Amino acid sequence: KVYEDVVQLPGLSYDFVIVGGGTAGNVVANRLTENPNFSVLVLEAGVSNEGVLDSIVPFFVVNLLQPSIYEWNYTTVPQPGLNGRNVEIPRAHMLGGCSSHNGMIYTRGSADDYNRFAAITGDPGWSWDRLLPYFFKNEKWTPPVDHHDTRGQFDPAVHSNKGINSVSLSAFNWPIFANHVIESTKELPDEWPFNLDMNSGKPLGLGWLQSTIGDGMRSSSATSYLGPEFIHRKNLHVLLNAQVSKLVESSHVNGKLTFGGVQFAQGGTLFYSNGRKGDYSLRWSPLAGLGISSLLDIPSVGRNATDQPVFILGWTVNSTQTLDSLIQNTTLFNEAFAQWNRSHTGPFSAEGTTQLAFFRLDSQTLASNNFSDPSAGSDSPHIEVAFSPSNFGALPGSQAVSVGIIVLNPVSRGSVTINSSNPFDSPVIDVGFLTSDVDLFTGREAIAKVLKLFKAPTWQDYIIAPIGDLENSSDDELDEYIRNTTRSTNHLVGTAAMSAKDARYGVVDPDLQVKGASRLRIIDASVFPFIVSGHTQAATYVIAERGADLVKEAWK
Ligand SMILES: Cc1cc2nc3c(=O)[nH]c(=O)nc-3n(C[C@H](O)[C@H](O)[C@H](O)COP(=O)(O)OP(=O)(O)OC[C@H]3O[C@@H](n4cnc5c(N)ncnc54)[C@H](O)[C@@H]3O)c2cc1C
Repeated sequence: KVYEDVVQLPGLSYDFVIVGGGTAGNVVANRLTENPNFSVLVLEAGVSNEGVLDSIVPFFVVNLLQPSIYEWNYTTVPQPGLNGRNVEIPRAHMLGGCSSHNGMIYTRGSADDYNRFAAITGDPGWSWDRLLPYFFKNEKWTPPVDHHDTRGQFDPAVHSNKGINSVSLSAFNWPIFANHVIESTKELPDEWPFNLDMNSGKPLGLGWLQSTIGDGMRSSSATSYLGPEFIHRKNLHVLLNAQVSKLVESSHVNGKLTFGGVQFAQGGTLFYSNGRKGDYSLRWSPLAGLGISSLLDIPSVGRNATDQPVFILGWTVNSTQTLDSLIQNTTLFNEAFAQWNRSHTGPFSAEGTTQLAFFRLDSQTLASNNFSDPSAGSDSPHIEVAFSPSNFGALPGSQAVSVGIIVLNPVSRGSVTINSSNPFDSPVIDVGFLTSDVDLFTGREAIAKVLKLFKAPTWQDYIIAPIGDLENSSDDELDEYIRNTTRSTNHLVGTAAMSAKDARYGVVDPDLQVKGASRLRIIDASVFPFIVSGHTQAATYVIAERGADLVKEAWK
């Protein structure tokens, strides 16, 4: 059951306390409570996702990224690599965490990414082959709500319809634009090959978008893992508006630091949860300094912060079938909303991206520029291109299309630290964007490649003009464009990275236990040792699915 007020909770003694009812937290809560002998309390700082229209209607996602009660409202410190700009780091402050307000794009990354996880942690359990069953436990492949013929748009062999979280092809594809994109793969098959399914472990190529959408509505960890068939379990309690501020009752058991519960705040009052036995998941770890005494010496906490820079290229086009016409025309907008209300179909049933492409930089070009390959392996992309029939109102009144260019394996690293002893103050977030030359180089190479794509004959009568003259720009001018327009893909990971059991760096062991502690695990996106070469929610779900199994195994 979900509770809003601590006084409604039946008790404050649980076997497991999960800090944060986010993407990963709700997976762990669901899987642990499959065992009726385990009692679980999820403490979520944010508010309910119930009835929040902007979280339900896929097209409305952008509305959620404004400052509001649904947001932690974080920004980075000034970024030297972005000419001193700060960038926004949205994080959801609601049940479901970022799965309740993310872009819903479903990409697993490459098999190489997970094989690198396995190699670096020394645990083959993190390899692609061993994780595939967990992808299948998570994914409930769902036909798109318009029931269009999906043959040739995905490979059923790499999907599962037995999981919990809905994944589907878009039900609305902006056909004029999307057809030009697909036509380009036929006209430029060597440089831009078609990939039937980017979630097969081999993402290279261009293919149709898959999203965490079911029946024309967002599927989040709150709507799926805490869905009606699970939330009434007697052993599963979720408390909203409860921000955890401290781990308490520390003691040493068998030489390892153990905690007896957590302290959390609701409505200005502090409460304590005391487990009889169990694990506790922790998010922001307090660092030494600022008068806070450190119980565990783990210098890697908050380091290795990794996020993927993204910037946009746009073109004005000779077509009114674009998102801009929909956003700027009240009649069309109202019609689309009425259609969604009637049948959950139409443009509002999708989030506006039509296809994605993944490609590698040429190894010789990398080597001749003295860069080593930052990717996880030869089937792993360096760059993602996201296609959208919109320039998101950047040129009001014009019809435009755009691509988002994402540097998938940034070498730049940042940190997440604190500068206050008040646990309710915001952390200091530095994503370190474009502080490594190879990241900027990757961006430049991607621009050149994308400009060639839009030269394919199919675009000739469709494109009017590029927005900005990047084609005739020098490398220095391209660098300035990238530095001045880059923002976050919102894929911040890695600040509590897993490493091998005997490694002298890292925060958690391969079984996700905090190093030097017992009964304390971190199960969320912060444990990625490297970012995967795609969007991060599928990897987070899979880490949580396996993490839950590791906990169950330890307590059976
Ligand atoms: C705007 C945006 C768009 C994105 N788009 C995509 C996309 O299209 N595709 C994709 O694959 N990935 C996307 N991502 C990334 C992806 O959603 C995240 O990587 C993933 O959801 C992270 O999951 P998590 O469980 O680690 O954290 P979260 O889902 O953020 O969960 C953390 C939860 O913990 C709560 N919490 C934090 N501190 C405390 C505390 N002290 N006490 C109690 N509760 C606390 C938070 O309120 C939150 O609910 C996007 C992210 C954002 C923000």
